[in-house]
Amino acid sequence: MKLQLALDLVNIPEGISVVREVEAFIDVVEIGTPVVINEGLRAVKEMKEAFPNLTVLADLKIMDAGGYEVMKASEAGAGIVTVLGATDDSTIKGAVEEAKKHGSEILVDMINVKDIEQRAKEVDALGVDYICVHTGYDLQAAGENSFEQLRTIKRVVKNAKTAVAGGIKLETLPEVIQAQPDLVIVGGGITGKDDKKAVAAEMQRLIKQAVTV
Ligand SMILES: O=C([C@H](O)CO)[C@H](O)[C@H](O)COP(=O)(O)O
Repeated sequence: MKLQLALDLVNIPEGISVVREVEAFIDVVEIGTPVVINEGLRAVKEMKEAFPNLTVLADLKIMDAGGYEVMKASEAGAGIVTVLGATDDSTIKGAVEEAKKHGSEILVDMINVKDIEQRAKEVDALGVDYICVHTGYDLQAAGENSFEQLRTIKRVVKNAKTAVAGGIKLETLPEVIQAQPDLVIVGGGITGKDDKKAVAAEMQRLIKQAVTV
């Protein structure tokens, strides 16, 4: 089980400074969609240059032109690129094919997919690397989370790795870990804390402890 830090509400220097604090405790650093909108793929490139040992995820939430957008993100240094589960199969197939050429991976974000079980089975058959359940900011504000959806994908996904995102905090991490996703994605649960290093360290400890028992 790996820990991904999501950077959403920062610029490039702020993002690099946060990662410097928690580098030892995370496996993947996400350049969040708001950062890509503000800074472009330059943010992916500069993060990869600053932390060559970390995997950088470009949260492009691709909805069309899968092959082209995965090519650009991979060239910038992304090891994982996100595509929306709500899009057409042809977009996901194009993304998977292009990622293979670059040795990068595709994470399908199931945000706002209504029939998670059915779509997860379909997406799993397309050869994607990760299937991620995700409660976005707007639904988090309405008190929702993805823990039940995580149990659903754990039951039906046979090939891809599983991931979960959306409002995960230190207090809710144990419930997430119980469902055994392959990747836990945390943004504000780390970046919103004064002592980011301590929170990330404790999250990593909980994850490692769960993996070894
Ligand atoms: O993908 C995200 C969101 O849609 C904004 O781009 C976040 O990176 C993801 O939700 C994780 O962040 P937190 O919810 O703050 O943990």
